[in-house]
Formats: sequence, structure tokens, C-alpha cells
Amino acid sequence: MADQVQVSEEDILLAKRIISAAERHDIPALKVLLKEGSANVMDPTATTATSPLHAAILSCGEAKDGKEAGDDAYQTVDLLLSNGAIWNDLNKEDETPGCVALRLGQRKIYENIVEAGVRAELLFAKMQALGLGDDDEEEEEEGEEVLEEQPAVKKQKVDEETAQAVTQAVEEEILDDVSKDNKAYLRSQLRYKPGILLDESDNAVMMDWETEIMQRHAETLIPKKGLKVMNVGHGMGIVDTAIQTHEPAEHHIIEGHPQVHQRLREQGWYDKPNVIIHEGRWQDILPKLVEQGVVLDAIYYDTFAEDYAALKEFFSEYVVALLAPDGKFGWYNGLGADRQVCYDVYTKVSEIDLHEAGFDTEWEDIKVPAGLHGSKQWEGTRRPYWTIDLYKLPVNTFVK
Ligand SMILES: C[S@@+](CC[C@H](N)C(=O)[O-])C[C@H]1O[C@@H](n2cnc3c(N)ncnc32)[C@H](O)[C@@H]1O
Repeated sequence: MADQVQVSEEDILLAKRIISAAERHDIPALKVLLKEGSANVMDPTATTATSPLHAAILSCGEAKDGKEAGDDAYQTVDLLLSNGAIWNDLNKEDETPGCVALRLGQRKIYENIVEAGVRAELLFAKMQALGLGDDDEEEEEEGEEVLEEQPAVKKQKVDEETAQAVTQAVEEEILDDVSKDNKAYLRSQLRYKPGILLDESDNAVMMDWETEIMQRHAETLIPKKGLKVMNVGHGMGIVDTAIQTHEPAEHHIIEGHPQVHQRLREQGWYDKPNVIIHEGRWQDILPKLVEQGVVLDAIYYDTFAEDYAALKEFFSEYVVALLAPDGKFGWYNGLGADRQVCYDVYTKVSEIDLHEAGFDTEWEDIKVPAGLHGSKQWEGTRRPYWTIDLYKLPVNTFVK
């Protein structure tokens, strides 16, 4: 959400003019106004706070009979995006500009926003990697784990008192929600219930509606018997059970949570032939396997309380080192699955990063079970982590 700042009468007037020009798709007026003001202004006096980007899309109305808004609307959106409009800014209705475009059936504008989101996230990640433009860098280093990706929010100068309050809020949120920090999650209490695994903060770590997805992952990664396979993250054991049906020569399981080790023990996984359990975080286990020269035919990754940066580290540092030249790599594609536009952006970002790391990606669409949305399924959980219709299952192989 754009930062709320104290604004003068003059600023409010300028905000109103920018939003109105965006709404009318008046490109010449917008070009002039954007020199004086920001593409992310919000009118604090408006009852339904909306950014210029939201306004430009909302005024297109619903696409009827496949007829979408004209070029002026598309170019207005383009102009705002190229002037720094935030692709995932939220309005008061908790919608991003992409959510609005999708709801109205404005596909061309939606695709434009997805592309902008991909560019913004790639740039943001590059800047973080270079240690640029990140005021929280020191905190992250001291505070062990990086939080989930933050949107490319507008930065503003904050005084020391405000900065302390923000730090405190972040720390409190970590305590309140263990899924925000991988090590905190791994120390927390888990609860196995029928069909669901919950963490201490009532987040659903794994649910059995994902069984078909897990089985398909195993099938797409393991084309024949006798292969060397590794799964990272045991959870409810659904994917490991599916892997077993393909009779691997070696079945490595990396798992970091002590209660999951206990569960593995109770269910006899330690005694299964060819199963090798590595207790610990993959970050600690994998460097040793690389050193030992382990080579695998299939690798699957599905952890919890880790962000996209962790997945990227996983494939660009370790899968490249451990996977056989004709091996296959799969991962649970659930990032941003509570908002279609975020899911689409992260699916594309991962494909680009995977390509850079040397992989081709093929996607298979799987329909999630009907009735998953808003159903009883989520009762007792902190929030639904899945609200969209299609799971995009990735299969990665080395570029030939
Ligand atoms: C979503 S569950 C995996 C579900 C699994 N695919 C299944 O079919 O049931 C994630 C698992 O990853 C484990 N995990 C989380 N972070 C980890 C890490 N850094 N290293 C190893 N295991 C981790 C969790 O304890 C949990 O068991």
C-alpha cells in the first residue's frame, strides 16, 4: 500500500488532477502533470482511495463481448507504469491494479501489468543482491532470515523514532506468525490433524487437497524405476509416498523440523529400503552432498516459511550442482497463490531466473479441486493460501 503522508492543499489538488487525467486517459495532460507529481499519488480526501493506475483501469469498465478498452487506455497504463506506478499497490478494496483489470476482463492491460510486475521484481531482486536501496539490509543480516518479498514500495525518509516503531512491528509480526521466519518456524510446535498439518500460528503447512498435485510432480520427475531421487520437505509425506511408487534406487529426504522427524520415525520411513533421511535444513545439508559428489536424477523442493529468494538460491546454487545432465527438477509452485496477478508475476519471474541458471521450464496446468475457495477447508487456519483456479506445475531440465 502506498505510504500515507501529510499533504498540503496544493498536493491534494495535484493528486486530484493526476487521478482525473488518468481516469479520462488524457495522455497529454498526464505527461505534464507527472512532471510535477508522482504516478503513485492518492487523494486522501476521496472516500475510495485509488491510485492513478487503479483509476485508469477502473474507468475502462467491463470488457463486453471480448471488446476491450482502446489504445488510449492501454497507453495511459503504460505511461503510468513507465513513470514508476507501483504494479501491486492496493486500494481500499484490497485490489491491486492487476486484480481490477482481471475482474473487468481487460486482458491486454492485465498482461501489461504482469510484465511490469516481472520487471519490477527482477530489478528489486538485483538491487537487493547488490545491497542497493535497501534500508533494512543490516537488520536482515542480524535478524537471520529475510522476510517474504516486499513489494517495490515507495521509499520515504522516516525519522529514527518511526524506524524503531517499524522494526518493533516487524519483530512482533515474526513472533505472531512463525511462517515469516524459517528458523522460527522450524523451532515452533506443529499439529498433525486429519488432512492438514498446521504450524504454531495456525498456518496450514500442508493440506491433503494437494494430493493429486504431489502425485503428478512425482510422475513428471521420475519417468522410470531405479532412479536416484531427492525430496526436500516431508510435511505430510504425500509426495514421498508418491515417489515410493516409482521404486527409486535412492530416495533422499531432507527435513528440518524435529516433529516431522518424529513422524517419519513413527511411520517407519527410516526402515524403508533405499530411503536416506537427512535431518536438518537443506541450507546445511546440501553443501555436504555437493562436496561428496552426489548426483541425482530427480529433485523436488517444497519447503515452508521460505521466500522466493530461498527457492532461487536452491536451484541456482544446488540443483545445478547435484542434478544429472538429463535429470529433472520440480518445485511446489505456490508463491502468490492467494492473488492471481502475483501468481502470474512469480511464475514468469521464476521461469526467467531458471533460464538464467541453465534450465528450460515446461508448465502443466492442473485444476485445483472445485469448491476449494471460501470452503470449510480453511476453517481453523490463519488464512487461505490458495485462492486461484489453476496450479501451474513446473518441470525443469537443463537447457540442451
Ligand atoms: C509444505 S511441507 C511439504 C509437503 C510435502 N510436499 C508433502 O507432500 O506432504 C514443507 C516441509 O518442509 C520442511 N521445511 C521447511 N523449511 C525447511 C528447510 N529449510 N530445510 C528442510 N526442510 C524444511 C517443513 O518442516 C515441512 O515438513
